[in-house]
Amino acid sequence: MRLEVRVSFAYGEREVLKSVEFTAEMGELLAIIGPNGAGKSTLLKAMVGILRPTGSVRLDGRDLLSMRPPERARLITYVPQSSFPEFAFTIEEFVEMGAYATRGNVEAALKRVGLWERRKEPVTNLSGGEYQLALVARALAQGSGAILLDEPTSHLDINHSLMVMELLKGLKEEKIIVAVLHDLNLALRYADRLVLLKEGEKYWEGTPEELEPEVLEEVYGVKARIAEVDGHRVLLAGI
Ligand SMILES: Nc1ncnc2c1ncn2[C@@H]1O[C@H](COP(=O)(O)OP(=O)(O)OP(=O)(O)O)[C@@H](O)[C@H]1O
Repeated sequence: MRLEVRVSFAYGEREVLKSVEFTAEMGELLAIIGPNGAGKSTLLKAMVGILRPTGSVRLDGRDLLSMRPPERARLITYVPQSSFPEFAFTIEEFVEMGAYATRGNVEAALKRVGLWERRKEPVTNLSGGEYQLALVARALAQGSGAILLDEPTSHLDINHSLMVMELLKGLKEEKIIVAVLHDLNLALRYADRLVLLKEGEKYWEGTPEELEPEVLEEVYGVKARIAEVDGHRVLLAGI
């Protein structure tokens, strides 16, 4: 499976995405990175048709943007930045809430994220990290072939961040996974490919191994060094 993206978008007069073009394939985790305000969230919303960009988003050649929303929702799922639910659904009800969730999918999704045993508890019992896992389970229960996640590890401690990233790593063999990541070290460690946005444009694209500190300095405006620890590349910023 292959997702081909080429989109531009403006909020009124203000151009926020300028012909951003990239391809995401099944089997790889693609991370969208870039500074605050670069257009990362706008890009995900444009890709799922919450916003109406110009250009095209093709999943195996089919243009998602020209589909009616219900048809599109079967093919691609968006996980927004986490905000805690106000109502006390059970965890199971919460995961079932998506439009295309089936019983079997809900059970498989809850088991996948390790929340099956707790499914009868109110979702408000969950910690921030566990809630993020419930959000991923809800996306999985939709059964679509592509999942886009906006900062799935924001507000999570390092342990829960790793849990979420490991989960996404396990999913990439069966789905297209695109995640906006703020934590560049998580991106370096887990992403197979990085798309770096700056002021609404794709500034750089490549593998974590190809990323040079100079590129980060140009985009983020801080001194950056990349060290190697046990074969992993680690970013040190500001020193
Ligand atoms: N509803 C809106 N109306 C007008 N401008 C907006 C709107 N939403 C976002 N913007 C602007 O579009 C630009 C891109 O915002 P976006 O939220 O996509 O950036 P981001 O890269 O996700 O940032 P962050 O890392 O801070 O979440 C910003 O300059 C922002 O101010």
